[in-house]
This record gives sequence, structure tokens and C-alpha cells, in this order.
Amino acid sequence: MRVRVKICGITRVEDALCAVEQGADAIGLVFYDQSPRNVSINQAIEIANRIPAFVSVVGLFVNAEPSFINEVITNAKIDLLQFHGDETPEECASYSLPFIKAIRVKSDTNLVQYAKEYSAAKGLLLDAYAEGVAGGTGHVFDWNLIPKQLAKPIILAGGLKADNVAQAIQQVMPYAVDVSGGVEASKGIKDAAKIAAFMRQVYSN
Ligand SMILES: O=C(O)c1ccccc1NCC(=O)[C@H](O)[C@H](O)COP(=O)(O)O
Repeated sequence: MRVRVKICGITRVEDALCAVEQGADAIGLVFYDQSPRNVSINQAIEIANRIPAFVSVVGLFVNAEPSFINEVITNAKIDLLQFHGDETPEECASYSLPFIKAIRVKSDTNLVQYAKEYSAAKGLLLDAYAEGVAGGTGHVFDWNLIPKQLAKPIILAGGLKADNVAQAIQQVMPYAVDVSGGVEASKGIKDAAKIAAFMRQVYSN
């Protein structure tokens, strides 16, 4: 099966269109005001309105208020929710959209247990754990911590870039890969050449 690609932390229409043109399956919009990639609802509306059919728009939240999440999904064309904080399985499942759950992986993380707990998730996004940082760290975690069999599709994230994504896919065999910092010129600003190089490496497998 072809590995899907999500390009996260999009803040500009031109970067979203570049990702689509290069073959991304999904783009991620960060709704978290402590992130340098945070977007407003108006920015999200503008970006999401330009995304064609068959490319998913993912809304990323970190311990957000339900009223805020509902305001976002009422106004912007979001297809899938990504919960990147400490949201419980019940909270994640309480919205009108499907969701994926991000797990920040460290040596004692029990991914089999997470897959059971978040049984309603469409996938588990595995990101690097870093003390005090919710995500988008650019850190790679030890892919050996991922069990060979997991009850949920794996979206591999954390420090992926053109230099390491082919190796990551070969080793982990994820359903999808997720990249943010590895295709940026600066935080929140994507680099077309880096996106192209990343996509080439994904499909080199
Ligand atoms: O991007 C952020 O600033 C961010 C802040 C808080 C939670 C999540 C955040 N981003 C998540 C992602 O962009 C990706 O899902 C993932 O963490 C990969 O990021 P990177 O290591 O930069 O490729």
C-alpha cells in the first residue's frame, strides 16, 4: 500500500497549494496559540477553501476548550481532528468529525495500551516526547519502540525530513508519515524545494 503524507503546520495558502501539487494527502492546521505555526479561524477558512477534493484538512488541537473546537469545525472545512495533548478517548470521540490521537513516545510508552484505549481513533500519530513541549519539536524518537503489530494505523512523525524519511518508512512501515519542521524555511513557512525532496524520498521506497 502507498504511504500517505501529511504536511503539518501550514499557515499560508501558497504552502498548502504547494503541498497539494507535490502530492500530499493531507495538510495540518495548528490551532494552538503557543505554537509559532498557530493559525486563526480566518486563516484556516482561507486555506481550507482552496484545498481540492480527496486531500484532507486536519485540525490540530492541544487541550483546547470544546467550544473553541466546535467554533473551528463549524466555520472552517476541516475533515479530521488531531488531538496532540492529554485529551481522553471520550473527549476525542465527542465531536462530529473523525479523529487521530497523537502520542508522544518515550521509552516507557505502552503503545499497545494506547491503541486499545483510543479504539475509536482513525490512527495513532507517533511523535517524539520532549519535556514541556507539546509537539513540532523536530526531534526523532527511537523507532524500535514501535511494536511490529499495532491495532491502529500508524502515522509516523517527529523530525522527519528528506534525509531520513525513506529509512523511516523501510523500518516502521507506517500507514502515513507526518512532517512539519523538515520541510520548512522557517517556523510556519514551508519550503517548496524541501517539500519536493521529501515527497521524492517517500516514493523512492
Ligand atoms: O507544530 C507545532 O508547533 C506544534 C505545537 C504543538 C503541538 C503540535 C505541533 N505540531 C505537530 C506537528 O507538526 C506534527 O504532527 C509533528 O509533531 C511533526 O513535527 P516535526 O517534528 O516538526 O516534523
